[in-house]
Amino acid sequence: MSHRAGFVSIIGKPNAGKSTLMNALVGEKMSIITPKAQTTRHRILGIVNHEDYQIVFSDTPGVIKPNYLLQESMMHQVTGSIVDADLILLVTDINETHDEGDVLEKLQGSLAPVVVLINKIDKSDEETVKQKIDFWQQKLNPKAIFAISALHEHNIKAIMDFILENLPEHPAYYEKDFLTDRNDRFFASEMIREQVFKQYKKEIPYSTEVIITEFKESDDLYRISAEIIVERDSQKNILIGKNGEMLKIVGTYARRSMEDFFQRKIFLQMFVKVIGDWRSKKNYLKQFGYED
Ligand SMILES: Nc1nc2c(ncn2[C@@H]2O[C@H](COP(=O)(O)OP(=O)(O)OP(=O)(O)O)[C@@H](O)[C@H]2O)c(=O)[nH]1
Repeated sequence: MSHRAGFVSIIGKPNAGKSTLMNALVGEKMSIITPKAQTTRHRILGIVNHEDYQIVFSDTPGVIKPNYLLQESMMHQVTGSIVDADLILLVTDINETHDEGDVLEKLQGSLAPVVVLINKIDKSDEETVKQKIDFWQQKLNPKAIFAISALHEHNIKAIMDFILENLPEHPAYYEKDFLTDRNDRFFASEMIREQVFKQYKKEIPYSTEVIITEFKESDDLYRISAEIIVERDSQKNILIGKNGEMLKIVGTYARRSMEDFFQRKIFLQMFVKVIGDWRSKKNYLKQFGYED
């Protein structure tokens, strides 16, 4: 049989369940998942390799109207992943009440077939599922529609089968042992960011960036140092908490995630630093790995 390979982009509104889906499809924790919107800031590749095929999934930031430079960069990454796609998975929360016009607008530039995935059906009922299927059929006339639960891995196999049937004949794009375009430092920083998103309210998660300043590997231990960047002194105080208690919680959970992910003992050190308005400053965004 000939070899198949292609790019499959996962797009949708914030919080629709894109990262949960990507992890379910890839079978590894590639993308961090939190209950808050706009958790994912970068396009992240997750690659499924097989002797006969290679599927290159892209998890992308949720589509929003950008308010500051960081969000603009996030939206450029969505656009880039749509342009590259052989197939687009449009993830929509079954209980989404907001207009998804901005997502559909983004799709207009693409020739790739679109599959609509109505997610979180575990939080809905049969009648609503039927209505939503009709709605998306009318609205988009997509190549296919699946009602799924990414969280409970319901219908994930059906999506995989569909993707395989529709993957172009093509040689592999990446080496077959390549699982992602991101390195260990990236995953380490994401695991800290995941805890910041989980442990703090309001604007703290959105004002935070995590930079890995040291990543030393030895056989039985990874020594990791990180800077947590916030925009104001008041945020720094909240982040650290009374007697450093909050930061300790972040460190404990992040370290556990890292030990799970890297299968190593982790020694983690974190420092909090203030950089005023970094989210709106081109030089910092560039330095932190956000493309224009
Ligand atoms: N009940 C239920 N919850 C889900 C399902 N899929 C995802 N979630 C939850 O929805 C929330 C958001 O999930 P993510 O996967 O981070 O969503 P996302 O679309 O990547 O979000 P952004 O990074 O903001 O774009 C998390 O709390 C998930 O656990 C599902 O099938 N059922």
